Amino acid sequence: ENGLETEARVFLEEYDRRSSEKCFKQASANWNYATDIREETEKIKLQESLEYAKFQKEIWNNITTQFKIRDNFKDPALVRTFKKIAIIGTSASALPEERLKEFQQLKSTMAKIYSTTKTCAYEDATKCDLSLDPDLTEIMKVSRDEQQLRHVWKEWHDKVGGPIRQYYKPYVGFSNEIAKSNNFSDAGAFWLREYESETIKEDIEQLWQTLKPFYQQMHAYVRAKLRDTYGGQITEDGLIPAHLLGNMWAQSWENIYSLVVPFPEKASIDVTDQMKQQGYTPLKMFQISDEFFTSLGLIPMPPEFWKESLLEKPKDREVVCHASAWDFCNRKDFRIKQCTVVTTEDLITVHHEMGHVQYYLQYKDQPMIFRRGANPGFHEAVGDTLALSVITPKHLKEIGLLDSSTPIDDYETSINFLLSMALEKIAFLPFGYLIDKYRWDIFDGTVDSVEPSNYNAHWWKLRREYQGLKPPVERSEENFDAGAKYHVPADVEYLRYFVSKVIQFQFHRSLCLEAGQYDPEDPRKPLHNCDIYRSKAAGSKLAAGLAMGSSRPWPEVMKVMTGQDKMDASAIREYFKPLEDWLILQNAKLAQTPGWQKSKNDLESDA
Ligand SMILES: CC(=O)N[C@@H](CC(=O)O)C(=O)NC[C@H](CC1(C(=O)N[C@@H](Cc2ccc(O)cc2)C(=O)O)CCCC1)C(=O)O
Ligand SMILES: [Zn+2]
Repeated sequence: ENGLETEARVFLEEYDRRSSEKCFKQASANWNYATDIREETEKIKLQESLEYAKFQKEIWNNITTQFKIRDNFKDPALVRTFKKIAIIGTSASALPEERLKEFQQLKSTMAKIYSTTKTCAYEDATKCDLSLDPDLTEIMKVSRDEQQLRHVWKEWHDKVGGPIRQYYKPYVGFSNEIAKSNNFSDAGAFWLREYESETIKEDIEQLWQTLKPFYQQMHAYVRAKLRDTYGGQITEDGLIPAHLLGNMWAQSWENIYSLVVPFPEKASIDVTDQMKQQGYTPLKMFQISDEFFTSLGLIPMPPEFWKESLLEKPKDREVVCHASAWDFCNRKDFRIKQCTVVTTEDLITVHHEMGHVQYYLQYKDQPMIFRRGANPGFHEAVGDTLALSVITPKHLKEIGLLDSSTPIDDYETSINFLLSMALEKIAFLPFGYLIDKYRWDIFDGTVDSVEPSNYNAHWWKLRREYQGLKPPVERSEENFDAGAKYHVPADVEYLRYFVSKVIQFQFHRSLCLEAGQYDPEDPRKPLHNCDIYRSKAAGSKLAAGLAMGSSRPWPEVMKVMTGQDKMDASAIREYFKPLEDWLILQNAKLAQTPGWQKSKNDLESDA
C-alpha cells in the first residue's frame, strides 16, 4: 500500500465523520420541516441544505486537487469510494451560491404548493378544506359517482399542477446545469448514473416489451368491466378515462377490485373491515410489520424509532403527509413519517416504509458513502418483497385477518387473489416507466424544451401510449398534469419503482426457494402462495445482500440474494401466469380486443 493510499484512508476517516454530522443536521432540519410546515422551519431547512452543499463543494475541491490519481489505487473499494464522492451529489453543490439558493427556494415552493393545497367539495362548493391525504385519496378509492370523481380529479390537477407549471422550466434548467457540471449530458443521465449500467434504458425498455402484452390483457378486461359500471364513459377509442381507476393518478388499480372481481362469491384479500373490527391502530400495524421482519431473524426497530416516528396525521399542524422513511446517518436514529389510516393498502405501505428502515439498519456499519441501496430499485423492493408474503390469504389467516374457515386453495380464489395483486403491481408498470420517460424527454430536449409549449400534450401522449388512459376533462397548456404527482415537484427519480416491481419478484422467488415454501416442480407450492414468515434461512439470505449497501455493483448484490446478476421478468411472469392465461381466455370470451387507438397525431407521426 503506497503512501498516497494511506493518506487517502486518513482523508476518508475525516470525510466519513464530517459527512455523517452534516447529514444528521440536514436530516433533522428536513424532518422538522416535514413534520411542521412553517416559515421558521422552512428557513432552517434551506439554511442547512446550503451548509451541506458548501461542505460537499469543499470536499470536491480537495479531492480534485489532492487525489487526482485516485484511479490507480490498488484497493477497489478505495477507487469506488473516490469515484462516488467525486460526483458532487444532488445537493446541487455544483452551482454558484446564488443560483443554488434560487434552486432550493424554487423546489421548496413547488413542494409547499403540493403539500398544502386544499380543494373544494363536489357536493358543496363552499367547503374548500379538502386535502389530498386523506380526503381526496379516500374519495378516489371509494366513490363510484363518475361526476364526483371527475370533479375531484379536476380540482386536484387544476389547483396543484397549474400553479407548479411556471416553476418547471427553471427547474429543468437548474437540473441540467448541475448534471453538466458533473460531466453528464443532462439531468436524466445524471439520475441514471445510480444504476451503473451503459444499457439501463435498453434493459428497461426490454422488460416493458416483455410485460406489455400482459398489461394490455388486464387493461382490456378492466375496461370491459368498467363499462358495466360507467357505461358510455368507456368509448370506442379503447382508452379508459383516468378518474375511474380508484387512484388519483391511475398508477395502481387495487381500489376498483370490487368492480372487476372475477368470482364475487369467493374470498377477497381486502381485510380493511376486519382490521377495523379488530381495533387495529396505526401503531399496531407497525408492530405487526416489525414482528414479521424479526421472525426472519432481521433487525428489530430500535427504541428511537418508536419514540421519534410520526405514524399518524397530527391535528394541530401542517405536515408533509406523503409517507417516508428517514436515516439520520448517526447509526442510531431511524424514523418513519406516515399519515397512516387503517386499511389493507396502508398495511402494505407500512411494510414498504419498514423495508427502507431495515435496509438502513442492515448497512449502517458501512462507510457513509456506501450507505445506500445497491441501486435505487433495491431500496424500493425490500418492503414490497416481504409484503408479497404478508398479503397472501394463507398469511392473512395466520395473523387472524382472514377467517380460518375461508377456503383459499381453490382455483377461483387464486384468480381473485392474483387479479387484486395485478391491479397493484402490473397496472403500475407503464406508470412507473412513463414518469421518468416524460422527464428524460424534457431534460434531453426531445420535448420542445425551449418553450414548455407542449409539456402537457407530451404528458397525455405518453399516458395514452403506455397506460391506455385519457383525461376525464378537456386539458390545455394552462395545465401541468405531471405536476400533480408528488415526485415531479419533489424532484424525486421514479424509475426505481419500475425496477422494484420487477426485482421484488426475483427476490421473492429466491427467498421462497430458500424457505422451502415454493417448488417450481410442485403445483401445490405455486410462487403466489409462498409466505416466508419465520424462515431464518430466507432472512439471512436477504440480510447478506442488504448489508452490502452500495459497496459493490448491484449485479454482485443481486447474485448474493438470488443467484442471478440481471433484472429478469421471468419471476413476475411466473407469479402471475395462471391469471395471464385466465385473462386471455376471458377477453376472447368477452370479445375484448386488447390495446387502443393511437391518437391522431401518433398516427401522423407514424405516417
Ligand atoms: C427521506 C426519504 O425520502 N426517504 C425515501 C426512502 C429512501 O430513499 O431511503 C422515502 O421514504 N420516500 C418516500 C416514498 C413514499 C411512497 C411513494 O412515493 N411510493 C410511490 C410508488 C409506489 C407506490 C405503491 C407502492 O406500494 C410502492 C411504491 C408513489 O406513491 O407513487 C408512498 C407510499 C409508498 C412509498 C417511498 O417510500 O418510496
Ligand atoms: Zn420507498
